[in-house]
Amino acid sequence: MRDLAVVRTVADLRRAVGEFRAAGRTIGMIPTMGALHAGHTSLVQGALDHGDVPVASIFVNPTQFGPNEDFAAYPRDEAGDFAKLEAAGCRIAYAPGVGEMYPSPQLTTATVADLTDGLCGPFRPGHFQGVATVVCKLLMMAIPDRGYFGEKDYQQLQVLKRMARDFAMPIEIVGMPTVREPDGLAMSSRNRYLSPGERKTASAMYRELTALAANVRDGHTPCAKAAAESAQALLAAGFDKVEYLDVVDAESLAPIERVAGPARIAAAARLGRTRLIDNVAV
Ligand SMILES: Nc1ncnc2c1ncn2[C@@H]1O[C@H](COP(=O)(O)OP(=O)(O)OP(=O)(O)O)[C@@H](O)[C@H]1O
Ligand SMILES: CC(C)(CO)[C@@H](O)C(=O)[O-]
Ligand code: BAL
Repeated sequence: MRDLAVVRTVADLRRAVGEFRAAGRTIGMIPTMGALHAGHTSLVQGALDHGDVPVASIFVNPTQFGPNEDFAAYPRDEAGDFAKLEAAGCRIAYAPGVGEMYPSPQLTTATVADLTDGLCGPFRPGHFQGVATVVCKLLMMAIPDRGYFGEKDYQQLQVLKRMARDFAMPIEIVGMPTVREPDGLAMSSRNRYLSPGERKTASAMYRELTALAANVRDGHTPCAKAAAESAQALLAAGFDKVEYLDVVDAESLAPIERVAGPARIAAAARLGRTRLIDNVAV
């Protein structure tokens, strides 16, 4: 095992990053909320493959949770996370407390327009502003060469790419493929909320999304009607509620009626108390 330095303050993070920079190394940051799984460690591997020193952050960011969401219940396992990061080859774990991230009321926020109008946006008011603001802060704290994010949170990835571009950040936002369970379910910290029965049902999400992608790929099939049928199929499989299931342009995230270029199919659905999201390329 290699050495993992655990730091909890901005000053210690900058010192640790500075030592690698002084040795001529580039830095790859992996922001997370902890409860790590193979999806997260694939981002560490992505940084290693780029030749970057992986720096992961673990911070359950209160400002991206709505009042009725699972902030308090969100899984936390710091010791387990450090062991997984070290085994994956991560060199710095930044695990600040809320007081270090928000030492004074946050009067300045990052808001990304348009890209947050659809998909998860209307169902999680304020969520993407919380995400963009905390990621902006994390990136400014470490100033990495690259930030690594999963395609599992596809809308978040597009929002962060746009934020980095609009703010002329000297940081590349790198999207990494979704890591899945053998039955196709996207790995997620929230999967542990699922009962054994719900866990079986959950695999229908990826199955329906990939079937819909195959269906609309020809460019002739009307997307909205086909997507509505897929949403019905999710309910028939046992999902309790489909918040959205949309075919969108892969970059602007605007809904499309016929596939004519790079597109994405994204969905959020509830299964018991768990909200699952997933997406696939068309
Ligand atoms: N299955 C996955 N494959 C690839 N990347 C992933 C996967 N799951 C999460 N990530 C990425 O890891 C980073 C941290 O995500 P986060 O800590 O929220 O994990 P999560 O498992 O998505 O949790 P949640 O249940 O909150 O959605 C994000 O960039 C996210 O897109
Ligand atoms: C990017 C992130 C770590 C910001 O809190 C979070 O939204 C997540 O885990 O995807
Ligand atoms: N994975 C995105 C973080 C969240 O759901 O709040």
